[in-house]
Amino acid sequence: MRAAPPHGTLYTGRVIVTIDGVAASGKSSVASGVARALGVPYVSSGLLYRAATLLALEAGAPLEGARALLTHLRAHPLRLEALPGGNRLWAGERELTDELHSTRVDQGVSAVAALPEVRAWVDAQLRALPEPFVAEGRDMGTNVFPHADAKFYLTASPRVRAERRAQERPEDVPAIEAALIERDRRDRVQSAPAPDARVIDTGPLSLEGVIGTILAALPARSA
Ligand SMILES: Nc1ncnc2c1ncn2[C@@H]1O[C@H](COP(=O)(O)OP(=O)(O)OP(=O)(O)O)[C@@H](O)[C@H]1O
Ligand SMILES: Nc1ccn([C@@H]2O[C@H](COP(=O)(O)O)[C@@H](O)[C@H]2O)c(=O)n1
Repeated sequence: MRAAPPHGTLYTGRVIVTIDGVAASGKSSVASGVARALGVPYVSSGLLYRAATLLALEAGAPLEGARALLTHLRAHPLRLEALPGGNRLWAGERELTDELHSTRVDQGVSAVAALPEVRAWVDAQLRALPEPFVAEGRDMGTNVFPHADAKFYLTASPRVRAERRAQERPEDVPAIEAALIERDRRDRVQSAPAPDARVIDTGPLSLEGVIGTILAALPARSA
C-alpha cells in the first residue's frame, strides 16, 4: 500500500530524487521513507557495488582486477529488485541481499568501487531504470543523474553514525567508527556533494525528521 505523498499527489512521470551521503548517514533508510511517501521505488546503488564485491570475494578474484571481475559479473548477471519495502539483489536465482552488509564486504567494497570499469557497469544499470524513483548512493546527484529534479546529501559525525550502526553489527562503537572513517576516506573521490544538493546534518534529527525535511523541500507535483 502506498503512503500519502506530502502534496496530495503521487509523484509520476520523469522524476528523479537523489540522496547521497557518507557511509551509514542514513541514505537507504531515508530514501526508503521518502520513496514510500511519494509512492515511487527507491534504488540503492551501493548494493550493486556490494554484490560485485561479494562475488569477487567468493570467487577469490583480486578486488583490484577489473577484467576478472567484469568477466565474472557477465557470467553471473546481477539483478536489483526495487521493492517498496526495500531493495533485493539477485545473482540468477540466488538472493544475495542478506549477505551484502557483512564486515568483509564493507572492508572490500571501496576497492571494487574505485574501478572505472565497475563504475561504468553500475551507472549503465541505474540509467536504464524507468522513472520516477529515488536513487541513493555517493554520486547519484553528481555523476549518474546530474539532471535530477531534487538532490540531497546526508552527513553526521562518525561517532553518531557508529552508534547507530552498532545497533546492527557485532563490533563495538570505536571499531565501527574507525571503519566508517576509513571507508569515507577511500570513497572520497566519488562522494562530494553536488553543488545544487541540499546538505542535511542528520545528527540532531530522527529518521522521521530527516524524511520530513526532504519531503518538505521537494517541489510540488501534479498527478
Ligand atoms: N536520523 C536518524 N536517526 C536515528 N537513526 C538513524 C537515522 N538515520 C539512519 N538511522 C539508522 O542508522 C543506521 C544506518 O542507516 P542506513 O543503513 O540507512 O545508512 P546508509 O547511509 O544507507 O548506510 P551505508 O552507507 O553503510 O549503506 C540504521 O540503523 C538506521 O536505522
Ligand atoms: N553511488 C555509489 C554507491 C556506493 N559506492 C560504493 O559502495 C560502497 C557501499 O555503499 P553503501 O551506500 O551501501 O554504503 C561504498 O562504500 C562505496 O565504496 C559508490 O562508490 N558509489
